[in-house]
Amino acid sequence: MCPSNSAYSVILQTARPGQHLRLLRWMRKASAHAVAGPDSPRPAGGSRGTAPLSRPPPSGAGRVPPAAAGMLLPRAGGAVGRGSPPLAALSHVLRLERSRRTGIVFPLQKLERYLAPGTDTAPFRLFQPGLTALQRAEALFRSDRGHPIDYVSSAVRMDHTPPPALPEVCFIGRSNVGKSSLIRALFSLAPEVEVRVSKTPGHTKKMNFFKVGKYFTLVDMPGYGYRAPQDFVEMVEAYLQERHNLKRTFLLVDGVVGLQKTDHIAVEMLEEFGIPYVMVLTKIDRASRGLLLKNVLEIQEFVKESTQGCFPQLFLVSAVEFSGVHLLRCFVAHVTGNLPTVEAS
Ligand SMILES: Nc1nc2c(ncn2[C@@H]2O[C@H](COP(=O)(O)OP(=O)(O)OP(=O)(O)O)[C@@H](O)[C@H]2O)c(=O)[nH]1
Ligand SMILES: [Mg+2]
Repeated sequence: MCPSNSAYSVILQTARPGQHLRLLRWMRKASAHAVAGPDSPRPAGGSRGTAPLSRPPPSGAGRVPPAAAGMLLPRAGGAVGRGSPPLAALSHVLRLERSRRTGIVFPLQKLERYLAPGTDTAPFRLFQPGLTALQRAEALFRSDRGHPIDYVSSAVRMDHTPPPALPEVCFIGRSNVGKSSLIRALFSLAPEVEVRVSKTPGHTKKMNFFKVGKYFTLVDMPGYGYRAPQDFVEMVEAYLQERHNLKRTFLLVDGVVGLQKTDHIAVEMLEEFGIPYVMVLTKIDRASRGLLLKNVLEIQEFVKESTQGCFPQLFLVSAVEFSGVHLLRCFVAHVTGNLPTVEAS
């Protein structure tokens, strides 16, 4: 990537302090010309690290022991919490037949068989936890009296954010891409936690902080692009630059429309700030297999060729079908330092 050629950088370079609102206006304009608007009809069916800009190595600290999907044998127990959708809990997923199980737990791997021979699938398996790690992560996301999962507060300014006491992850992306829905799916084993979602883009206006016991915090961000809040740029830029307990940023991209101009601006911002981030493809239940493959391969290629701070493995999720949600819980637990066996591997 050559930031100096980007509209974002041109704006930033020419901007005096306080002029970043220009970027916001630009972003809105870009979203108006996007291939599909945030809520336009879509085809149916179908630690802040020590070296944040360095790409995680294909093996070593970021890698977990491979676990064939076939290891995921049905087990009894692990009842779904009251009010939780069935596939929210691993125990229920494990009862499914193997192919469907793989599709829910490792959606990216499920796509592999449709790729042309010779396609580099190594990035598909960089984070491939075993059953024990998946279960341990799930336990973190299951609330009980000794382990409350709570909404903490909302903020539009840094001096209103909760103290940066715990490791933190945040979710950013275009308005309507499915940030709040994904967080709701992650917290589906703590149904008392209310995460508001809406089909109207621009619903989330503040940074919403949630606390997972004494282990980590998770932040639902307002969306960029169409109907972004007025103070989006100041709020989010300040957060990303100043939040020293931020361990990883999840950049959500719509699985149906793929990377948009505004997503490229977000990537350039993260690269420029040296923020380690991960791309997550959302709403995969709405994309046909062909479209999903096209978007996955395009993004993998873009990440490989044009980014430095992005984890090379793309995460695929559906907040409706719970695909990829268990794996993402495990990755969040991992990057916040809550999976000791994974860290040691
Ligand atoms: N089919 C499907 N719809 C989804 C999925 N995730 C979110 N949606 C829908 O997409 C719309 C937007 O979801 P939100 O989670 O509110 O999106 P957001 O990114 O938080 O949006 P803002 O707060 O406006 O930035 C809602 O109508 C959701 O039901 C998914 O995985 N599959
Ligand atoms: Mg939202």
